[in-house]
Amino acid sequence: MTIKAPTLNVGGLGVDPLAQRIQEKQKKWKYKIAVLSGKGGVGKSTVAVNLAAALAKKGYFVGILDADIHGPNVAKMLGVDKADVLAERMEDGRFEMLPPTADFMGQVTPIKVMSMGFLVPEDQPVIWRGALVTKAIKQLLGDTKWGELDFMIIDFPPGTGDEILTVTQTLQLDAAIIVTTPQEVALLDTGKAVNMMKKMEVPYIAVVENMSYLICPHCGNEIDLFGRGGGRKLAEKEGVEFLGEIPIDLKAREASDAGIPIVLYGDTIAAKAFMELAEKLVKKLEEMKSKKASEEAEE
Ligand SMILES: Nc1ncnc2c1ncn2[C@@H]1O[C@H](COP(=O)(O)OP(=O)(O)OP(=O)(O)O)[C@@H](O)[C@H]1O
Repeated sequence: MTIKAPTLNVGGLGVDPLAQRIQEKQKKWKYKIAVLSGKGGVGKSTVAVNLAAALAKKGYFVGILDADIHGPNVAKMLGVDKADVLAERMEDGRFEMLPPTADFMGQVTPIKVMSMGFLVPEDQPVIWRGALVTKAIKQLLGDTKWGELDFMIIDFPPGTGDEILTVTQTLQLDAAIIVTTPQEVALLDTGKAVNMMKKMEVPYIAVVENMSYLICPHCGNEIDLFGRGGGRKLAEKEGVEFLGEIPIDLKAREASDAGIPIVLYGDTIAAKAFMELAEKLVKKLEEMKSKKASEEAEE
């Protein structure tokens, strides 16, 4: 079954102003990228945050939405979890939230961050189900003053839940990055996430294998702690791209506690791997965009 993005009802009864605002806003975002995982704890948020930081380090304007409503930790990973969210009154009388920014003392172009974590106390769980979660994600997208962006990165909740389907139907995603670890259990669920994105007809689907290997701090040898290569094999089997391997970085916890992405924390192999990942992604998306433009020009 193929699920098509819904056509927007732009007039009369049944109009959804929030969906309409998202449609308007996303015209100003050059590339919309979802970061997903079949299973929790595989490093999805780590990949989303480091991708955002790597792109911003290259000078791109980046926004990141933490759509992981039940476990929002993007803001913490970017060191802006204590930031106040201000609001601005729009011409139509509505208020829009102004996303806090992270620029790491000018090392990167300011990354705009929006997360449920800003709106609920840190120690309070969000005990909502499907429809409410979907509404909250849509509001974070549609009621935030994002402005012009080169990349909008959305860190989705783990799994293949309804919320992801509904939000993906509202957004015309350019790419879906599916994060996995090399273990069999993770790979099984990763296959499901890949297939969900295929059904949503996302033009570019890629797998990233996180925690692929560990570099021994003593001898420098690579140790395949959880096995290695499963992500690449899965991507080949599903006919999607394999975007790269990220090693286990022993400085990751330190970096995370300091609220600094690995890619900006030090000159490690993982930092280099994240930079390469971002470069590969940009190249691929630019190629796809120019191919599409020349096809449209021929028609
Ligand atoms: N390459 C890595 N090297 C070392 N530690 C890592 C790496 N990737 C992620 N981690 C650590 O693993 C933990 C889980 O990562 P993260 O929160 O990004 O996973 P997640 O898939 O987003 O989890 P959730 O399902 O809870 O949203 C974090 O403590 C993070 O610092």
